[in-house]
Amino acid sequence: MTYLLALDQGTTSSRAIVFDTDGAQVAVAQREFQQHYPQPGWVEHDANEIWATQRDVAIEALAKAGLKAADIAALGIVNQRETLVVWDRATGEPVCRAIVWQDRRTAAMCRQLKDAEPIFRTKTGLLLDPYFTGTKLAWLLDNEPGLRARAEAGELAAGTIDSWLVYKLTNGKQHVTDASNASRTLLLNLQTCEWDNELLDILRVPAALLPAVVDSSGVCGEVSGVDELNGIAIAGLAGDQQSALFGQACFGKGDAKNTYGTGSFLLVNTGTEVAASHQKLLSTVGWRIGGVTEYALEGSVFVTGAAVQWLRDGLGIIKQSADVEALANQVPDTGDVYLVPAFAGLGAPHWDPDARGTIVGMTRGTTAAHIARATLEGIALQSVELAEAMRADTGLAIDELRVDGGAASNDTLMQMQADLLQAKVIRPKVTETTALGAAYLAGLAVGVWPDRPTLAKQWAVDREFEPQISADEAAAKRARWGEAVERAKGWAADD
Ligand SMILES: Nc1ncnc2c1ncn2[C@@H]1O[C@H](COP(=O)(O)OP(=O)(O)O)[C@@H](O)[C@H]1O
Ligand SMILES: O=P(O)(O)OC[C@H](O)CO
Repeated sequence: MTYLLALDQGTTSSRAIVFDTDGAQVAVAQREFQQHYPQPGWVEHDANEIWATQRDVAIEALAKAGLKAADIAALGIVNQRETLVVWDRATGEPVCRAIVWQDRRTAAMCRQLKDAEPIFRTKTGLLLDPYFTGTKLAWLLDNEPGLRARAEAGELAAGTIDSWLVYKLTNGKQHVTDASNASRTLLLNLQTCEWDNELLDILRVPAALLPAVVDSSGVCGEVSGVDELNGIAIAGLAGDQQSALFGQACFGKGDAKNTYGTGSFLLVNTGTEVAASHQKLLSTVGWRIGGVTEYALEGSVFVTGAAVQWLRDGLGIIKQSADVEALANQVPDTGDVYLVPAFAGLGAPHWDPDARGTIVGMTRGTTAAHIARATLEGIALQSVELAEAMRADTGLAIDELRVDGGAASNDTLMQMQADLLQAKVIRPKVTETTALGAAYLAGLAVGVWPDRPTLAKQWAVDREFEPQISADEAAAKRARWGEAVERAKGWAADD
C-alpha cells in the first residue's frame, strides 16, 4: 500500500495527515501554537515553534498510522500564506518572529505607496494592503537594526512558511517557494511567474533574500536531518487556499470553493489566463504544474471562524467553537442584529485596514443567542459579497459552491450560506481538503495518481444545502448587511 503525508501549516495549528491512495485519511496529528500580539494590530508567530510543531505532528501522524518514512511515497506542504520568515543562512535561526498575514503594521506604508498601486495591481494581481508579504519584508528591513546590510550581503534568507519548512526539512539545502505562495508576496510577476525587479526596487527588497520559484507539484528536495522522516521526497508545495481548490477537485474554469477557517477564502478557477478583477478581488496563481500556470480569482475575508473563537475567548458565551450552532438555534432570527467581524480590518471587496468589529441593531431584548446567530450570518454574508464581486468580474454566477474548513461542519451556517447566496452549497465527505490538496500535488508528482480526472473521481458529497428562503428575503438581508458594513469602516483611521 502507498501513502502520502500532507503537512498543513495553518494560522493557529500545525497539522499532519496521512492519506491513502483513495484519498482517505489514515491518521492525523495536530498541535496548536502560540499567537503573539505585541502591539494592537500586530500578529506574530515564533518560526521555530512552527517548525517544531510541524515536525512533531508529522512524526506523530506516521507513528499513529504505524508507518515508516519508507512507506511514504512523497510529502506535500501547504501553509498559511503571506506570513513572512527571515532567517540567517549560516545558522538557520530566524532573525525575529514571523510577521503573520493578519498583521496590520504596514497600513501606513501601504497608504504612502498608494501612487504605485496600479503597478502592483497590474503585475501581481494584488492590492497594496498590509495582508501581503512584500510590505512586511520592507518594514522589517527598515526597522530591524542591521538587517538591510546583512540582507544585501546575502547572509539572510526570506520566505513564506513553505520556504521555511522546506529549508528546515532539507537541513538548509533548499531555499524554494512554489508559484502559488510566491504570488502572494507583491513581488512576483503573475504573467512570468518570476520575481519582478521593478517591484523589488519600489519596496527596496534585495533579490539575494528571495527563494527560487518552483512548481507546485514536483520534487523539490528530500527530507534530511529528521530521523523519522529522512528520505521522504518533498513533492508538493502550495498556499493552503490554492491547495483547497485543488483538493476540492476544482480543476475546471469556473469551479469554485469556499474554505471557512480562521478567515474565509473563496476561490474560482480561471484557467491558464490571468483574470483581472474590477471588483478588488485578487488575481492569484492557483498552481504551476509542469511549468504551466493556472490562475484563480480570490476573495479573502480575514475573520470568520476567528469570530466564533472570539465568542468563546473574548465574550465567553460558548465553551467551544461547535457550541455556537446550538446557541444560535435558540432564536429563529437575529432580531435585526448584524455583527461585522472586522477585527483585523476588512479584506475583499472593501480593503479597509481601518475598519473594526461592529455590532449594530441591539435592543434591550438582544441575547447571547442573537449575537451568536448574527456572527454566523456575518460569516455567510461576507462570502455573499465575494460571490457578488465574482459575478460582476467574470459574468459567472456561482450556482454551486464547494465548502470545507473547520466551520463548514456547522450545518446551520451552511444552510445560511445557501439561503443568502441563493445557491447550492456542497460539502464533500473529506473536509480536510486543504491537506488533501497537498497529498494530491505530491502524489501526482511521483506518479501515485496518473492524472487529475482520476482525482476528480475520488471527490464525494457528504451533504448538499439548497436555498430555503426567497430571493427577496435574501436581498433584503444583503442590503441591511451593506449598511452595517458602512458603519464598521474607517473606525481606526486616526490611530
Ligand atoms: N462548528 C463550528 N461552527 C463555527 N465555527 C467553527 C466550528 N468549528 C470550528 N469552527 C471555527 O473554525 C476555525 C478552525 O478551522 P480550521 O479550518 O482548523 O482553521 P485554520 O486552518 O484557519 O486554523 C476556528 O476559527 C473555529 O472557531
Ligand atoms: O491558516 P488558514 O487556513 O486560516 O489560512 C490563512 C490564509 O492562507 C491566509 O491568506
